Order: sequence, then C-alpha cells, then structure tokens
Amino acid sequence: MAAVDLNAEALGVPRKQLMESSGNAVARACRDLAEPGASVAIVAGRGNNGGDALVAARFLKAYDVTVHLLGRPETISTDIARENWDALVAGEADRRTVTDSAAFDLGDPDLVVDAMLGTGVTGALREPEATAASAINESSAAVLAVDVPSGVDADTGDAAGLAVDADRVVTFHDDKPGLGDLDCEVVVADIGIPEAAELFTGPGDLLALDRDAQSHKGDHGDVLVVGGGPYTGAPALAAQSALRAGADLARIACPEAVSREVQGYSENLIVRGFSGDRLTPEHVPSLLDFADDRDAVVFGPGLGDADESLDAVREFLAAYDGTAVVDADALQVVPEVDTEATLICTPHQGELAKMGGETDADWETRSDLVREFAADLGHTLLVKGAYDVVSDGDAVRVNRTGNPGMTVGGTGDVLAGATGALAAVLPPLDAAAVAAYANGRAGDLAAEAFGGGLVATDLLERLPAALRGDDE
Ligand SMILES: NC(=O)C1=CN([C@@H]2O[C@H](COP(=O)(O)OP(=O)(O)OC[C@H]3O[C@@H](n4cnc5c(N)ncnc54)[C@H](O)[C@@H]3O)[C@@H](O)[C@H]2O)[C@@H](O)CC1
Ligand SMILES: [K+]
Repeated sequence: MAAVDLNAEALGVPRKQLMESSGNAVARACRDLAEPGASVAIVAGRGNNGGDALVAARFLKAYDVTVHLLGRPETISTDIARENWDALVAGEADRRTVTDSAAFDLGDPDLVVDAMLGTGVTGALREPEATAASAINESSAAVLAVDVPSGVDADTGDAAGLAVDADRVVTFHDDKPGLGDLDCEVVVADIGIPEAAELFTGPGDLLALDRDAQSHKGDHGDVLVVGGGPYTGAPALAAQSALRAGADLARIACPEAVSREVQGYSENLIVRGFSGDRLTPEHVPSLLDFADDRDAVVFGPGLGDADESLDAVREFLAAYDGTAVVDADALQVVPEVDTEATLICTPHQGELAKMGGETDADWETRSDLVREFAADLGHTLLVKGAYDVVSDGDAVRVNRTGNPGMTVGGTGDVLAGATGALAAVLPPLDAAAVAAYANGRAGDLAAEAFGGGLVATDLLERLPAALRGDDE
C-alpha cells in the first residue's frame, strides 16, 4: 500500500487527496448507518487513520458530531492529519482532546466511528486507546471502523490484545487479508488511487528494497556472471552493474582466452577463467559447483551462440536449482529446458521472438501476450522495449523509465546485472520491476548529461542514485 501510495503521488495524486476520498467514504458509511440529526462520536487516533475521520467530520454537517482526539493536537503524527484537525473549526464539530484516559467520556451516541488505529498499529492497544476501545465495546451504539477495527492487524486479522468490535468496516482501495475472518460487514471504498499507480513502476517500488533487503541480514548478494568469449565488454558491464545495484561481490566465469581482458575493465571484479575460448558442456560441472554458493547467476552476456555454448546453457539450466537471470543468446534455449531453477528472462523483442514468444506494437496487448508466455514458460519475463513489460505469468508490471538514447550497446547487460543483484534480495517479479525502473532512471539521468550520446558505462555510475530514488 505504501508503494502504491508513493507511485500515486508521483502521478500527481498526493496522499492528502486520498485522505479526502477516504474521509468522504467514511461519511457516506455514516449516512448509511444513521439518520440526519443523529449523534456521532468520532474517536480519532493521532495517525492517518484518525485523519480520515477528521475529514469525514467536515462532511457530516447534518449530524451532531463530537470528535474525541486521543492525545494533544501537537502530537498528531502526520502533517495531513494535523491539517484536517485544524480545518475542523469551532462550531463545525465539538472537538475534545483526551489526554488522560480516566477522563474519556464517550457519552451515549447513536453511532461511533472508530478511527483510532489502522494499518499503523503495532502491538497491543496502549492508553488511552485501550480505555476508549473498552468504552466503544460497552456502548450500545452502532460501530463503524475506519479501514480496520482498531487493534486488529489488517494483514493477519489477529489482535495482540483488546480490539474494537465493529458492526461495519469501511476499508480503502482493496480488501485487507485480515478482515475476512471478522464477524462484521466489510465495505471496500474506491478512493481514486489511479490504476497506473499499481501497473506502472514508480518510486514506490524502491520501498521493496528497503524492506526486503534489510531482512536479508546485511547480505546483499554474491552474484556470478557467466558469459564472455566472443565478447568481453558484456560480462564486465553486467558484473559492474550488479555491484552498483548493491551486490557485495560480483564474479565472472569466462573463457581463459579472454579472462585477462575482462579483468582489465575493473579491479572490482573477481574473474575466474575456464579452459578454451568459449563455453562448452565440459565446463558445466565445475560451473555448477561454483554457482552453488552464489545468491544469483546472470547467464548469457557476451556468450555467443556457438552450438556447444548453447548445449552448455541447456545442461547448466537443467541441473541448476538456484536463481538465474538469463540474457542474450542464452535465452533461446529456455523454452526447451526443464529446470528447477527460478529464472528471470530478459529478452528484447527480437530475442523474445526467438524464444517463441509473440509481441505487439500496442503495449497493453503486449502485456497480455507476455503474461501468457511467462505462464507457459513457468518463469518471470522482463521484455525490454519503450515500455518494458514484466510478468511472472500472473501479475504484470510495466516500466516507462528510459529513453531512445538507451538503444546504444551494453545497456541490456547493465539491466541484466542489476536484475541479478536485485534477485539476490527480492522476489523475482519485484527484482525485475525494480531493475527495469532503476536502469531506465539511470538512463534518463545519463541522458540529462549526455543526451543521445550516452553510453552504457554512464548508466553504471547513475544506478546507485536511481535506486535511491534521487531526482538528479
Ligand atoms: N494509501 C494509504 O496508505 C492510505 C491510508 N489511509 C489511512 O491511513 C491509515 C494508516 O495511517 P498511519 O500509517 O498513520 O497509521 P495509523 O493511523 O493506523 O496509526 C499510527 C499511529 O498509531 C500509534 N500506534 C501504533 N500502535 C499503537 C498501539 N498499539 N497503541 C496505541 N497507539 C499506537 C503510532 O504511534 C502512530 O501515532 C490507514 O489505516 C488508513 O486509514 C487513508 O488516508 C487513505 C490512503
Ligand atoms: K480504525
């Protein structure tokens, strides 16, 4: 929800506007439950859940409204909730502040609006919320809960202690998993979050990185790039990109014939050569061993399409059971391989066609085709284009960052490497979506400096800023 929120804001629909819609929905639910003139007690917490109900109070002029703010107005935790408290001028509602739970007096209202806590709840209700919840539960009034009954965890439906017993819940945007098992009526209100905020990647997607990457206990990934032979720049770019996208270690396995050249691009890379001048099936057993201890493998950059090399890719994937990003010439063998591995395939339109996938000039039609093909393959696809389409066969995300300057060689290697680093810390769909977004942002930042003359290494330098969500 926080990610969708930030994406909506980037699309010009700020949180305060969403709060106005939620408040309006709460007021509508009040009108459903009580006749004009009825007495309504709004019990508001200091977060945005309370803010929603403070908005509702402005829409309930036909009612006798009392607002009980749990705490002093200075302690309201968000600007938008405080602005809505300030907007309730004297006369519009009877405003009371509850600083001592012993002094809380709910009165005998016809309807109670429980807006103490929403999705921000942590642990058991503290005071004065606990006293207020008891009073609400003892009251004979109808109880309308805002978003979720206070004290209930919206994700699980569990309560760490006391929780409000509501008759009806008006929840926002989407049903919450924890509401299903509650013994009350749940109404989902559309609060006008643009569909684009969920479909298109945006700055909100970067939040996944904070959350999930932290849970990986400081382990930000050990990524192996398998590639090189006919080309040397591609694996070096992919590995450097993995480092810029946050991997702790980036290793390259490439033919000995080119390993010194590949190492020469950067002292940050750990290069291991295998015999000869290209990948062949004889290298696969040791490659599998080497890949076993890595968090993710990026297979394909600069590998070439010699028959022996493609045989090696087939044998590798058939035996591998980790996470791999498959790019470039390696892509064409994916449809024929039966593998336990988790694959993220990063084809451009031409490579997609070679894999047997269909495409279309219209991005919406293309999204459907990509989703169906990902479902057939049983893997995640990131199909590159002016609009990148990401799908795991179920969900679809579309990325619009990037610019025509990025058709220059090497940007695909940068994307593959970044996807590998992110796949070490995020689920495949998120890794692909965040990588596409950040790679495009890095390209946009590079275009500000170099216009159509940008080159792939310019993206490497800008990837960290793009992943932090910096504007420039
Ligand atoms: N896109 C969104 O996420 C939207 C969210 N909205 C509303 O915003 C709510 C979430 O707002 P917030 O994140 O501000 O969180 P809440 O308003 O749910 O709660 C945060 C406040 O509760 C306090 N708190 C937490 N646990 C407590 C406990 N056990 N006992 C006593 N106090 C406790 C915190 O210190 C903080 O002041 C949603 O439930 C919804 O009602 C809406 O405005 C619409 C848009
Ligand atoms: K609530």
